Amino acid sequence: MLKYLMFYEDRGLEISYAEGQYVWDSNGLKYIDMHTGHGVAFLGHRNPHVVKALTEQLNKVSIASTSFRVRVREEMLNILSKIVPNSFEYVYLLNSGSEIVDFALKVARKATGRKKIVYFTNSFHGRTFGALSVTSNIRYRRGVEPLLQDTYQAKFNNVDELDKVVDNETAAVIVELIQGEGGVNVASKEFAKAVRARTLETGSILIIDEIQTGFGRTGTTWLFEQYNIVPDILLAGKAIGGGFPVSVAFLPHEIASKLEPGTHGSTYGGNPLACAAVKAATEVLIQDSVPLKAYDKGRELIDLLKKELSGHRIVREIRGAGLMIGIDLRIEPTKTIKCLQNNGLLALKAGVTVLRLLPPYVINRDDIAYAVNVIGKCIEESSS
Ligand SMILES: Cc1ncc(COP(=O)(O)O)c(C=O)c1O
Repeated sequence: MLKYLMFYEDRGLEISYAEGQYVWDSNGLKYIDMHTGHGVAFLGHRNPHVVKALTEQLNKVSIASTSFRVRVREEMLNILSKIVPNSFEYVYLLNSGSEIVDFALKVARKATGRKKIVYFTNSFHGRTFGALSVTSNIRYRRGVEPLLQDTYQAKFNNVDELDKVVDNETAAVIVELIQGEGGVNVASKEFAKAVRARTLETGSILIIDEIQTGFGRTGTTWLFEQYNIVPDILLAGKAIGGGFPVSVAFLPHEIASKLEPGTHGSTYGGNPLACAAVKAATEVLIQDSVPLKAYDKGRELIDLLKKELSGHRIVREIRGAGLMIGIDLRIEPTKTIKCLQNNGLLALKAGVTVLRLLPPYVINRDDIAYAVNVIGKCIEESSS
């Protein structure tokens, strides 16, 4: 019997059914899902509109290289153009977040003719060689180096350092405006503005990785909107496929025009199923005012959490935006996460001490009240 190679800890749970904001285990026990497969099921598990679109597409044409035109790709482009600024004229699809990060790094070097890439402390951009080269966590890098050359780590939220690190030889700066994996660390307005200003000054490409923050989760379609900046390359993943594995890069003409055939390619990238999923997910995003709902429900969740937990001896801070929330503890959160699971709530860890909540936008008032109650109880239990 083969064994699955495990890199994540086994949570001791077999999920046998999922719908909306809930999953059920093989014993029929129900859980509120704030793990959502690392944030993927933001539109709810098996979102009916996405499932319908995928089923219809499966029954029409499920695979065709991008050498061939398929109508669903055109339809996807049409609707995607409604959710990004006009400066983006091109879209490229791959299959995972790490792949689209690698692609963006390649594009930045190719388009600028420069080599240097700047990333930040506590960043997470994925685990392929390229993405790992701009991911700060030493634990993920150890034993597989050397990674990409000419990558430089700067301090997140440190404005003063930017002028020194980002220079006229910098091809790209890659940043998450809220660092997900790294601890739900929120970029300051000042820092984001300074990163944008310095990249413009030096002719470097600003890549904003919204694989976790984007597609409505943080209360606006894109988090960069809240900072009044626009990146040169925007990366999306996770939620944008409504559960289907797909990642998306948005690029302006100025960058796309510097790329030639053969610069990149992918067997699966941009396949009709992925296009159908992205199209349907975007329809849901627009028609159901997903960002607004994420904003309102996130406000309610964070307010109640603050009421329940503020001043608790092991709670350092509660932070985030919309439905991307981190509860920074004075302890490692594994025990708390286990307790939550035993009480019907799935959550995940971020950084070293942060309990991370990535609920779907379909979460309701009762779910929120239940979750806050259980979180309070489990934090109390973990602190004794
Ligand atoms: C901000 C960010 N970038 C990139 C990735 C990598 O995505 P994937 O796991 O789909 O390769 C992740 C995954 O957690 C992420 O949160």
